[in-house]
Amino acid sequence: MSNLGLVLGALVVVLISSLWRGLVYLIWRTFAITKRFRKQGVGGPCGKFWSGSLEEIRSMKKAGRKLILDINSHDITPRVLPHYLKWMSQYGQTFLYWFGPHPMICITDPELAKQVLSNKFGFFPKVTPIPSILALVGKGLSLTQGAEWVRHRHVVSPAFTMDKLKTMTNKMAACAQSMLERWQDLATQAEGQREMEVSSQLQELTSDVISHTAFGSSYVEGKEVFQAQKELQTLAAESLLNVNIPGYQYLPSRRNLHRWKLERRVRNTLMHIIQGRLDSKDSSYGNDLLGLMMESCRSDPGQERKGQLLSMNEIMDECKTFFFVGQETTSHLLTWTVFLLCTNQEWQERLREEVLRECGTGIPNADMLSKLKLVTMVLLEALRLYGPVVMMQRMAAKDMTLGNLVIPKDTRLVIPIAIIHRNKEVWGADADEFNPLRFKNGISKAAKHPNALLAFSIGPRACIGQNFAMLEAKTVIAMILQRFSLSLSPNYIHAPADMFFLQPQYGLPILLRPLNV
Ligand code: HEM
Repeated sequence: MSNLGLVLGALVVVLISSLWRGLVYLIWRTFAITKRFRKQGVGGPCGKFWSGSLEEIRSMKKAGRKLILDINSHDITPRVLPHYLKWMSQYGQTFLYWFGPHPMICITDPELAKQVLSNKFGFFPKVTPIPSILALVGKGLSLTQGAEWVRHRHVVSPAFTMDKLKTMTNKMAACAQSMLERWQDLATQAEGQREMEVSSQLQELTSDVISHTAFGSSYVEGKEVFQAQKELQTLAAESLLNVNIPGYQYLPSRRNLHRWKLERRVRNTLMHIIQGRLDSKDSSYGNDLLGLMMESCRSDPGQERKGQLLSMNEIMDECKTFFFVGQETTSHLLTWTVFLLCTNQEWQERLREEVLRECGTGIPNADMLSKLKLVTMVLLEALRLYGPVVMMQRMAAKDMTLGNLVIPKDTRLVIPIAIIHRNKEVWGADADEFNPLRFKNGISKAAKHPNALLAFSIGPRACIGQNFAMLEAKTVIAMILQRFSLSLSPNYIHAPADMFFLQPQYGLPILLRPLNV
């Protein structure tokens, strides 16, 4: 036999033996982990080899998306988490299922969720992101871990202090004002009442706000990024329920080619925005988010910490993160709040009275907004019932004890926020109802557990933009209520869908009536 034949033969043997060992490992691991949980009294669906329960999840979610809810029903779980509802009724609150080759344990007890989320030693890190999510948000703050995350958070945090946020109110209000002027024109053309799909309007508005406040640009300038990210979001959402095959992302498939093209578009537009700052004649890059990141990229030997804190590539990734999460999340919070105000006219009136009392009819400032107690309560109730983030995931970095359970290393933990937010034992018998007054004594007193509201998460990885989002939402809601009366269009279909974030599947058409007509 020639040398080449020997080498090829050896390669084939190595390949077959690795495959065999991988197969044995997978089968043995599935069996061992399932047995370990069964012994602790945790059951769950068996699932299939390799794909686990993915097929069942897909078919239940598909059926869920066909459900149309009554507009007064706030229980979105049969649409967005139908598999959890089914398995909870079969196996109890805590159960094990397999997502492809990954064991997943569902945590619905707010105390256990708190222990996972507030672990300061990094023993419950985030799950390694799939390539399509990395393409969408980059390896920015939300996806980094350990020392890398500390470094990123250190650079980014100063852009979100309360003092900084207060100074952004003017910009937020200016963006809202220009959207509302367009609404006014449309209503005038329609001679009074006008039907309008409001969720896309609010998405454009929040894109404009994040562009102005964090990047010193505008929606128009960043439009290419937002549009490309929308397409990347669709690609990512489509691959969420697929088993990730390592290496597949490098193959020049049609899908990957399309993804690469979109990634290039995002990168080029961001580079253009960054270049604008580099070309500026000022000695500093400014103190908005982009400016702070770019300062941290300068190598300054005079500083206590020599060298760069963030590289240009890391800045690029942070830009992707903030462009995306900075607008998507808040726009959906605004959309659902408008929906709730349309379906609860008495609350709409109460809020308008409060806004006119505290802010008059002019542009509200940060001090005025801080007095809007009822508006805050309604926003919190919107976050409870229609929080944009439906669930979170973590994994066990080593064998961990959680309550009475031992969680084996590499098990993934799912925290289904939408289910925890509706637990009647935690929130009371009216958990499925819209009752903003539950927040009258603050978030920690609204439920039986002080950390039951998880819309922004808790612990060290809690949302860095939560105060920004709340300030923006208050500004926009106050300014809408000053100018318009809102009611639901008869064309609205109540179909909340988890398309990465919770949003109305068919948009939110409303009837808009200017108050001065
Ligand atoms: C209603 C609006 C928002 C909601 C409901 C929301 C929700 C969340 C949640 C639940 C997390 C934790 C995710 C996890 O641990 O898996 C998170 C993290 C994060 N959010 Fe938000 N968010 C909102 C607005 C914003 C805004 C406006 C920004 C930026 C301007 C932002 C930036 C981030 C970042 C960077 C992280 C990662 C933080 C870290 O890991 O250190 N979010 N958000």
